[in-house]
Amino acid sequence: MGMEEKAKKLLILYASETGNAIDAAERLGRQAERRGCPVSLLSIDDFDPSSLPDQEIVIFVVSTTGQGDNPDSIKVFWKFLLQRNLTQNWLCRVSYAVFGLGDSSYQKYNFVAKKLDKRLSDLGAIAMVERGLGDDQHPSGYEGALDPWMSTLWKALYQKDPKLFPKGPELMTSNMSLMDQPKVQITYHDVAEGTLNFSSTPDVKLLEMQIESTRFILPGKLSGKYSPDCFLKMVKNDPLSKAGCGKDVRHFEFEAVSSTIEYEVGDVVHILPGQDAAAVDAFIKRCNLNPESYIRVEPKDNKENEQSYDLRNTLKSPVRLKTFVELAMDVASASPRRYFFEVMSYFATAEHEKERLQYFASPEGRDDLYEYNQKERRTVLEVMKIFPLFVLEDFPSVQMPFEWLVQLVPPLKTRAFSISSSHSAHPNQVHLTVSVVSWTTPYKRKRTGLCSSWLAELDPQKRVLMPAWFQKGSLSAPPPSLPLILVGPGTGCAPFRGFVEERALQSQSVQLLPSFSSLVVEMKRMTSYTEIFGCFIHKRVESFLKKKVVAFLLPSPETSNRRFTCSIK
Ligand SMILES: Cc1cc2nc3c(=O)[nH]c(=O)nc-3n(C[C@H](O)[C@H](O)[C@H](O)COP(=O)(O)O)c2cc1C
Repeated sequence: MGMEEKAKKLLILYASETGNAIDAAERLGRQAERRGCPVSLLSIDDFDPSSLPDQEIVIFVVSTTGQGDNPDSIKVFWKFLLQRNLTQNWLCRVSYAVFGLGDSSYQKYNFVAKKLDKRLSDLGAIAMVERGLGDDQHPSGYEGALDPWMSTLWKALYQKDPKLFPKGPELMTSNMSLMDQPKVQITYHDVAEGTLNFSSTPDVKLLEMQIESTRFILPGKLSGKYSPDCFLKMVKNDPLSKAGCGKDVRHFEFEAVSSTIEYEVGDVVHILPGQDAAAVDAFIKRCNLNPESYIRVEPKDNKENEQSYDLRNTLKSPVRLKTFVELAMDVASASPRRYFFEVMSYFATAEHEKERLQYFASPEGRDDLYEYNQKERRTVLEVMKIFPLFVLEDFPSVQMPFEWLVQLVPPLKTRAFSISSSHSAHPNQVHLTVSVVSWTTPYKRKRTGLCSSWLAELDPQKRVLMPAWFQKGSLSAPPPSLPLILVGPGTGCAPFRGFVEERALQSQSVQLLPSFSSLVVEMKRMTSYTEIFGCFIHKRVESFLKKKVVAFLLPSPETSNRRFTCSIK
């Protein structure tokens, strides 16, 4: 070891609900590293908020979810920051920058970034640059704001401490030998060795182990536990909407397998969707891999996360390659990120291919890439067809190692649904009211939502096990003493079905009105309808009323009211 001073690390903390803020934070981290500045990149829940005053510089990348809500991972940090005993100069030695990810079509646009910025400043921290606000509505998504914000940030950081960027804030290495390295390493095992561990394990337990191992290794950190709370099996799949009405709304019933479930009305269940088997096979074939081989995926640098090292050791059992792709890599629904194209460009050995891919990855090509890729919701498989990685057509020189694909193919994410049943009314069951998502892209390609269309096609007779995680919902059950008026648009009213079921169980009379229009006419004339009716009106309902969007216990206008409510007597 030399005697040089250990290089200072730039601390980047992110809070993400669905992964975009992780991508943005990773992009920031890579850009800093390419300028010679080492980085410490952490999910904000892995950072001890009491040590914030000891940090010289912190970069925050945070998204907004719900209706102006915090992502789960920032909740503890935010609660700590709100403590009254923190003084106005608690953070006086800290310089910071905030980049937010949001969508300006929401009323509380980038609310989390804005309130974090204000609170940090109120506690004495110094903003190095004005906060950046990424907007889904921008022609190139949040990246439209991120690129210029980063340029300003590098200059500000250099001004604050030139040692951070030894060769200046503009320097970018073009030396191929200094290219980023994949963050994971893969060891291949032969089939006999892989199956040895599992041969006597029951199927549910085996699936649980596989899910835990595969999801643990996913790049970045999404909110949620690795191991599912339970496995669900579908027992009913009934259409609620009339055939040919242009909408497909379903009533699903599931039963818990092998363990009991617990939830309250208004809670949310997250489901890991299955992927199309043909798509998974096509992907593996294109990668020239053996689907039956067993792989062990490990992070390259264990030192960064010493606290989870033990756990990681216990999760090192090999997983069948096909199972890994099925459970962890979204090959047929999510669009690859910009970095995917950048890395592809490194693996193109033919100059014209490299140029085209580099253009897509550059600030000049950003809008074209967004048009082609994200807006069209191209999938990894489609991109690979157009930019074949292994087939000798347009880009015969590109060959992407599986390590890179594991890191860069978007992770398969769980999908959240409001529960539409009462656990007391249906012990060990959970019901969902789901609208099957479909839309047409700007180039008139038909797209469907991965999870809702997968659920709609499931046959209750077949024993398909789906991993599920339960989460407290933002709608709490209304107090039993108050009358209940429920108003909600579309399937947004799904949890109301659970509320009504619960009321019916408490032997209270439940009157289902066929129409709500007379009440609405009244309400439009009132300023404070809560008082006048003296009844419980949920906050969410209130905001719907303000927008004058009303429906009464109807998933959609085409849905039969009778069918939707028939289980409630
Ligand atoms: C369910 C949902 C709720 C959202 N609510 C808001 C919101 O209230 N305000 C806002 O500015 N953006 C909102 N957004 C947009 C997200 O902040 C934006 O898509 C962001 O890129 C997500 O980043 P993440 O993947 O890191 O969570 C919402 C997005 C979703 C899917």
